[in-house]
Amino acid sequence: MAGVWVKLEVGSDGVALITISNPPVNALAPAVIAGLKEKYTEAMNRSDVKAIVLTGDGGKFCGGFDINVFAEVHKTGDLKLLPDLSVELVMNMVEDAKKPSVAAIHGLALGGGLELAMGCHARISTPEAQLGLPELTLGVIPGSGGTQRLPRLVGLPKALEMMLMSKTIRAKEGKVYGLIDDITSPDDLIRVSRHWALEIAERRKPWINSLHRTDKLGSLPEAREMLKTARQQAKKMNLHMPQHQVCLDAIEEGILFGGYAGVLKEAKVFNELVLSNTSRGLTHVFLSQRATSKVPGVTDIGLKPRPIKVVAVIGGGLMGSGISTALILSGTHVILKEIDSGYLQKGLKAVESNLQGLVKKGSLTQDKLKKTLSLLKGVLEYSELKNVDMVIEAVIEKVPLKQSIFSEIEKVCPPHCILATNTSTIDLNIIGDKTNSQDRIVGAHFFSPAHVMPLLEIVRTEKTSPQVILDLMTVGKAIKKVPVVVGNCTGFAVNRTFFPYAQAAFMLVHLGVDVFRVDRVISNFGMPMGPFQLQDVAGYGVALAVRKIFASAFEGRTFESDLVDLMVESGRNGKANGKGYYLYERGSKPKPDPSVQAVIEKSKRRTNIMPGGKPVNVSDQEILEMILFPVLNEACRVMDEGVVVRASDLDIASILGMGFPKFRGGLVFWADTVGSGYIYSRLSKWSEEYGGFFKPSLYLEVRAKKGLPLSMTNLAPSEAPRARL
Ligand SMILES: C[C@H](O)CC(=O)SCCNC(=O)CCNC(=O)[C@H](O)C(C)(C)COP(=O)(O)OP(=O)(O)OC[C@H]1O[C@@H](n2cnc3c(N)ncnc32)[C@H](O)[C@@H]1OP(=O)(O)O
Repeated sequence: MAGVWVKLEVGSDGVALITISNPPVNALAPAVIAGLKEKYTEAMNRSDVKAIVLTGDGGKFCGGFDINVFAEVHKTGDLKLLPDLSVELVMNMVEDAKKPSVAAIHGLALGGGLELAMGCHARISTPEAQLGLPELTLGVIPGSGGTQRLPRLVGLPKALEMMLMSKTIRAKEGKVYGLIDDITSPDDLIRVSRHWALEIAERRKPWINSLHRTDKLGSLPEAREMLKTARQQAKKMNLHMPQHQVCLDAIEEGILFGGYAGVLKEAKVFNELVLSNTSRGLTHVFLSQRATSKVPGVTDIGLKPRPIKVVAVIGGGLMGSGISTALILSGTHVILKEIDSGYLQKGLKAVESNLQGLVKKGSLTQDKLKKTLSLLKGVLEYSELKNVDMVIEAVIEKVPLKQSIFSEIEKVCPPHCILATNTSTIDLNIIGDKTNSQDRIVGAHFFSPAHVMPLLEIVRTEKTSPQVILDLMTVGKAIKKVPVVVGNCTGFAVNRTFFPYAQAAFMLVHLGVDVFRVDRVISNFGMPMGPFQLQDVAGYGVALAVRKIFASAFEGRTFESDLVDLMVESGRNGKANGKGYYLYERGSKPKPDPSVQAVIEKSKRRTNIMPGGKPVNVSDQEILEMILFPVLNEACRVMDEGVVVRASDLDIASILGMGFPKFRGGLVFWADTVGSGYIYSRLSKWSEEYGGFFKPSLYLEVRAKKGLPLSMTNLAPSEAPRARL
């Protein structure tokens, strides 16, 4: 019986089984919490109940507090929407009750789910259950006593690791550390848990209230030292986010003044954090990432994904080898096709070295590497592709070459085979122009390195069939990517939106701003690195290849600089040859190279755009805005043209494809914290000073003038008199 309910069943043994149901993860929605309170009251009042076993329906214990309620609080600012889980339920009704509770855990116990289980007097688990307190990933801290009970159950070092790094553990590890009391098979879970509950009630097993324990906390000086080190590490790793330090504050309070004081402090700071920008941003990201799997006209029309067992990858270069790596890692057979044995060997070796990299990092065993590699086969002839379910073409960005490959694969591959291209810029209709298979042509745009980067842009044309899109989404998920379905245009969603990013950085340098200052400002904002270091790392080839494509597609709003050409002329290839804007030496951090100034000066003389020949005087804030607002402006056009299904898809794509800071909620979400009016006014001013590159789009102008958010993609006709709807 699916649905939202809490059930109480009393057995002849005198154990009340309380089961919660709220598919798919039994999240603690307000109705579930109310149901739990009601059933606990009933269990306490009934004379035939000696003990309680608490469990979840559908093979899962509980995935934590209902995250949708956080979103509701963010929308309304109303903290009263948060029910009192911590004191009223976990502490008063469960832990301090006169009858003992045992948590019967299967599937998962995360966040509030694990906190509820820790309020019980014992925890019995199936071996596979995932246990953790991942609240910090949502910008909050454990808010139902987790900051107090976890250290008391597993000791401070393990608790700090699990909370600060949002690390989940399996039941076996949980048992070693004392979080789990016994492990049993799923079939025996309820029986064993009932037995434990009765044993506790009859005092044959200890009746333990975790909050009152101190035996695992260590001495005060030890705890202080550990918290101090944790604070320093958290500060270094989470510069922009408050929740790590706040979590440590709550833990410290409990160590100094006892578990109850800790619970009260935790509740207070939890409520403050829920309203923080970080929590707003991270909650938005959690829900938006899940929303990407809902594509109208694709996932809501009753289609079932077809099995994709064998995939051919054409081209064994950087992208092709990365894509092959990702596919074989998830158990898919891959046929890698190259043009001659030299290239083929290189491609196969590249896949192997990608896997070796994972072995070095400890995420793959040597044995698994062998098994994984056995799924890869190299071929030189198209005739070898006659039994594949999908082809992913990943050759260089040349239209005639891609067109001839698509004609070949159309001839040889079976009629159900999906014909995908990994192009990052070329129009899919042009690639498939010489075929009669437009309905099965689709873009599978991976980001480099393809076996590491999480984003997969799935590009559809007006003709791509929903079945093909659904199949590719399913493959994307199987290889642990986040697929985002986008429309067909130059650069698709991510490269199109971010083309002004590098160009604005060039413009600032040509206006006299220091390259390293630009990079500093951008990385201080939270991007993994600045635009110039990014060019060094990505290689200048990409920048040179796409420059012309963008200039012709986005005429009148591009900025042309020959700086990259001059860099290459002067023997700089970026990280590839150790010399770019920065110097790269093995084992040390990139160092700014002062000698690059000569190259920059030469390029600046050629464009000669500094007003009055003098460098412009700009603040760090202006640098940030002059780089990111043109990106937002292009994002507006992307939304206006319907390239993305919803604004939040662009948030996810910007985070996963470009490293836009997650805690800011993604590009458009961040823009709406800044305000459309302000963005419009700045771009208008710069467009007067510096030209069309900054000219605000109509989509932005309409929203700015009405004071509406940029994420509002569909406006009523009366609100959008001149913009497209
Ligand atoms: C007071 C407390 O301290 C505060 C809290 O408890 S905050 C919440 C703490 N819990 C978490 O952070 C867990 C969040 N959830 C997850 O990490 C993952 O969803 C999971 C590991 C449970 C399952 O992952 P996976 O199997 O890949 O499925 P996933 O697509 O993520 O989730 C399935 C559905 O459950 C929903 N869901 C998962 N956890 C949820 C939660 N805590 N609240 C509401 N919905 C949740 C997802 O939104 C998704 O919905 P959809 O079907 O409409 O898209």
